[in-house]
Amino acid sequence: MQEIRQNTTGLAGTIRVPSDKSISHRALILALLAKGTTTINHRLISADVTATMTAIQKLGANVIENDDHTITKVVSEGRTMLINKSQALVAFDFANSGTTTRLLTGVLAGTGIKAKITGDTSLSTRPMQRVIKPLTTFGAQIDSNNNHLPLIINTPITADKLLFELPLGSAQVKNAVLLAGLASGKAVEISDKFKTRDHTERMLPAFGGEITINDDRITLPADQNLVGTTVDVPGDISAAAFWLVAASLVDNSEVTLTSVNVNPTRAGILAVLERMGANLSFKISAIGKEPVADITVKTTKHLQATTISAQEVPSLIDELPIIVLAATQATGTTIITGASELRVKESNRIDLVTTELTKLGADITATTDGFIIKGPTKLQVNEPVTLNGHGDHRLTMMLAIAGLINKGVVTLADTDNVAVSYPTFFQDLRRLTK
Ligand SMILES: O=C(O)C1=C[C@@H](OP(=O)(O)O)[C@@H](O)[C@H](O)C1
Ligand SMILES: C=C(OP(=O)(O)O)C(=O)O
Repeated sequence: MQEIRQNTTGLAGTIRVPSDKSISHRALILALLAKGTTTINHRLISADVTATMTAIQKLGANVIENDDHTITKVVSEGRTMLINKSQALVAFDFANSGTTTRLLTGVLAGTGIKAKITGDTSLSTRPMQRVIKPLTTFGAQIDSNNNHLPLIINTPITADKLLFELPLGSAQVKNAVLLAGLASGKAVEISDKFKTRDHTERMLPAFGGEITINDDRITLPADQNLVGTTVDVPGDISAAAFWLVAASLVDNSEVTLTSVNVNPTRAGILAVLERMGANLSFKISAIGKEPVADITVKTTKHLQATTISAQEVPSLIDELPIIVLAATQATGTTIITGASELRVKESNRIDLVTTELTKLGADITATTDGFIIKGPTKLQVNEPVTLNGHGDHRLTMMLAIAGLINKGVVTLADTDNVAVSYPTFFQDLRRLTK
């Protein structure tokens, strides 16, 4: 339980938000597949990334870290070690992490390690057919509980070439196939018309990997043997998103977020906030092959409603809960469509964002694939309100920001789940609100 402090005099300060979750997962997995030592600087320290790190250790990588986890050294014998592994069943518990599950299912189906994958209650309700189908089409034999966890990976893929047209805008599915190809040594050709996040593609050449990208088509040759390298992980725009919106909405705010990853396949929220009239300025640089920015955000007096449709959704999927909060404070009707994926994240984010913000007086209609939000609404109710993150880290953090701009008394239940992606969220909240 956390009581949320209202009537802050404004958010102020400079912070480096936690490191990117997607890049941290990928760096650890490619380090497992690579021979030699990979040094990962500033991986995200969070429960989801722990799930991936524990898994690569179970698969034979040796992980050594300094005390504050800012330098992670992964020593691995590479993919051939995995292919030659014994036939005893290996059990994995991936807790709350969809990315760990989908990406490592690809790796495991590529190597032929017999594995059983379980997770927490939330992960156990999430659809796995999206990775089971392509991997079984390529010859793997995978059992599941009606396309949900637990998964049992029995035998590996057998196809010579993994030809795949991505049927939905999911980077996790794209990566399951791409990593199955890398782990097995099979050639890969994927078409991704959704332009899902491309961190693996950007990172791969540093590991000595060969990859060709032509418009929507991603091609990898067979039999690649990756070698260890150094990966520097920038800040996570999905974490920065909470402060971008909070500082836009709270009077007298000015916050600078340093080294935020602004890869165009991830940075959709920036275009949305700019369309809405937010006051953002950027100092652009790069970390490895990823563009980054120091972003300064100041209070915006008048936000305007906007429209978000399917094409933009993959670039801001995890930011939609906080974008909905911004829309409740914007003038006009914001319409979000093409986002039915939100129903199968850590929670049903369409229904629960609507239910929880409605408790504060927001005018939101949940639709099958998005939201209709009428604004501005005051977010003020007379009785004390308890908001509930329903075990979903992004919902919890969004509701904490909603509590901050609300004028009544708000208590937030179920807050420990921020550890999934942003363990220091409440510390940063206190720091920025003084
Ligand atoms: O590939 C990734 O690292 C992720 C992809 C997205 O999921 P989908 O690919 O299922 O949309 C996103 O929601 C998740 O937080 C991380
Ligand atoms: C959906 C998310 O993560 P995952 O799919 O890895 O559980 C998220 O972080 O919002």
